[in-house]
Amino acid sequence: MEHLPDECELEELEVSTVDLEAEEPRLMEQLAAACRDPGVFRLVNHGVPSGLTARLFGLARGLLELDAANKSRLPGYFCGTPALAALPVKQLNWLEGLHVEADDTGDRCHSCPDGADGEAGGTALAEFMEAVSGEYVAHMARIARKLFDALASGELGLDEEQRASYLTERGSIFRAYRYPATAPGRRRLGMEAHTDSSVLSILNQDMVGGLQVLCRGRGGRDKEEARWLAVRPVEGALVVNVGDMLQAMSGGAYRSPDHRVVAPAWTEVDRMSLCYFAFPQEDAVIVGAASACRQEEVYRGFSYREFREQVQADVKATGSKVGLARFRVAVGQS
Ligand SMILES: O=C(O)CCC(=O)C(=O)O
Ligand SMILES: [Fe+2]
Repeated sequence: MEHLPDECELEELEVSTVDLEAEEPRLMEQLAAACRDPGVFRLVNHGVPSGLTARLFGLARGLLELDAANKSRLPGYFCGTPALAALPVKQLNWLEGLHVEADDTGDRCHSCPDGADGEAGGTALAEFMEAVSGEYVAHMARIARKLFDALASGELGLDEEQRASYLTERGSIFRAYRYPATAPGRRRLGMEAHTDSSVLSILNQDMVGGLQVLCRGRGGRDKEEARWLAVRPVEGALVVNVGDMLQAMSGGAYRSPDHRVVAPAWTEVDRMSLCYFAFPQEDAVIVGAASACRQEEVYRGFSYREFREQVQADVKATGSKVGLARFRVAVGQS
């Protein structure tokens, strides 16, 4: 079994810090550089009130600390890999959480199963849903839109229609995760290595740590040199990573990084994170930017719906995601 080093043994990834309030040319420059390599950056001056984040962490923790019978009846509760929950694949990951889709409204808690209604979960769940749907997701959508527009009007050179259809608030997903501390001598992955299928993912991790990114040496393409580096949490900063859809939109110039989460050691407290994933409109056909971005890879045009269905088919057939490689074409064939 792979040796999973403690955070303190692991080298730290140099992550650049992007200021969301920076003037446009500076913001575009900083963003484009971070999206090229390593595909992940810290975001400050993002305008998410620290009180809201603290309240949401507290509410999510309270719900996920309910006894097993009650929490398993919470709407959106999952245990193990959320993307694999509906598929006949073994649950690999050491985590649990709550999944909320953008279309879910605050009154979703009226449909709570009996076990959660009227008990501790009832009120806490209503408050949680209110904080997520009423406030938090609005902040995330605002941030995703600002970041995306800066890239779209900069290097990507997207037209109005593409700007609107390549990122939509409606399809976004929010998840609160809890990674329980592991038993002595049994260090394990909380979430296995993967790339995100999103356009952008916005992570709000607590101070426990455990998020790691696979960095490739020499120009980013050398498999031999790949090694896992830690993304150290910084109080108040969000972590943003490029997803597969943005990689495709940039013709491979921006990287959707492989990342994973190592569950905390038994001496540590559980790790919690609040994650938001922004997606394109289901049927918008994504074509790689032809303008300022030099195309590193060429993909055939495809919609997010097609991508998602292909990922699901691959996971069902082989147990893992193939992802963008399915849509890559040899240069000259596009
Ligand atoms: O918990 C985290 O910080 C990362 C979660 C993640 O990578 C994901 O949900 O795709
Ligand atoms: Fe991820």
